[in-house]
Amino acid sequence: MLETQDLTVRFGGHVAVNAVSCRFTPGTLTAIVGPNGAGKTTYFNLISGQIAATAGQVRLDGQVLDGLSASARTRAGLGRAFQLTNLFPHLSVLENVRLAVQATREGAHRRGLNLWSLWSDHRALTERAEAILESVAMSARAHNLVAGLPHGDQRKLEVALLMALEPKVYLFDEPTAGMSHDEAPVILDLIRRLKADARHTILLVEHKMDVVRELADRIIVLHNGTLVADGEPAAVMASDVVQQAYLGTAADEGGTAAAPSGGGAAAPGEAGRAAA
Ligand SMILES: Nc1ncnc2c1ncn2[C@@H]1O[C@H](COP(=O)(O)OP(=O)(O)OP(=O)(O)O)[C@@H](O)[C@H]1O
Repeated sequence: MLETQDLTVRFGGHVAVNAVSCRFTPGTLTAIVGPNGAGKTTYFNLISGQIAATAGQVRLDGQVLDGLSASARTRAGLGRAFQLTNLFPHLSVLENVRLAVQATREGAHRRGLNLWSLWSDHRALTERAEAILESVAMSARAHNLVAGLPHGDQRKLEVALLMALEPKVYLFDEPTAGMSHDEAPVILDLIRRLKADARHTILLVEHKMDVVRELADRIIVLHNGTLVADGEPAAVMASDVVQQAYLGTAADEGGTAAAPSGGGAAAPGEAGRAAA
């Protein structure tokens, strides 16, 4: 289980994430919603170790992750979509995925110079990489250079690389942003399939409320860095605070909500403050 306890970060005088305590259980997809600047991405950055917390704790299956680098947290089981700038643009799609698969198979090359072992490792890695590419509908691009990929394929590759790491926790930050209507369903279908595996804990920052409605088992709402609501999607979406503060005004039913969010299924008092 992933837990944050009183997780807080201040930037100068601004508290971007304010004492957020939350538990995320395997087999659950939690959508994190809130207006622009609410602290959603910063909360992800704190969990994945991209930025250091001012206070509070992040734990995964009881292991305290504070003080660990982002890459150490990845090894501990936290999977955050790659930035393509960190990849090898002049290697093929397949080679990039194979390297990510290889990163999870530590020890494969520590058995000494055994040519049979090296060859069979290489073959197994390639087969695994090919299977991942097939599941993200990218087999046809396997031998293309990453540098020349269209945007939609770059986003799919991000998910492919994440899958290669076989994390316990998947952190998706607007996974379909910038994708066309044709491309987005592939990613959503992948997330749906990852969710079907009860070992996976999935956190999804998403502005598109139709996506949230369809995928989320639970919604938490951040507002000004504070957790203002946490609950079952229908209750959170129907709460007065969500209706008044966001959905009733700025949101576009079923489309992109400029300020999605919600309030108070589990914390109406807190949510009331958010609406004020
Ligand atoms: N490195 C930083 N230094 C200073 N302020 C920051 C930094 N990162 C984020 N902030 C501020 O923290 C607040 C939360 O930003 P964050 O990007 O987490 O919001 P968000 O909910 O993800 O918004 P959006 O939906 O627009 O992506 C904002 O006021 C932002 O300007």
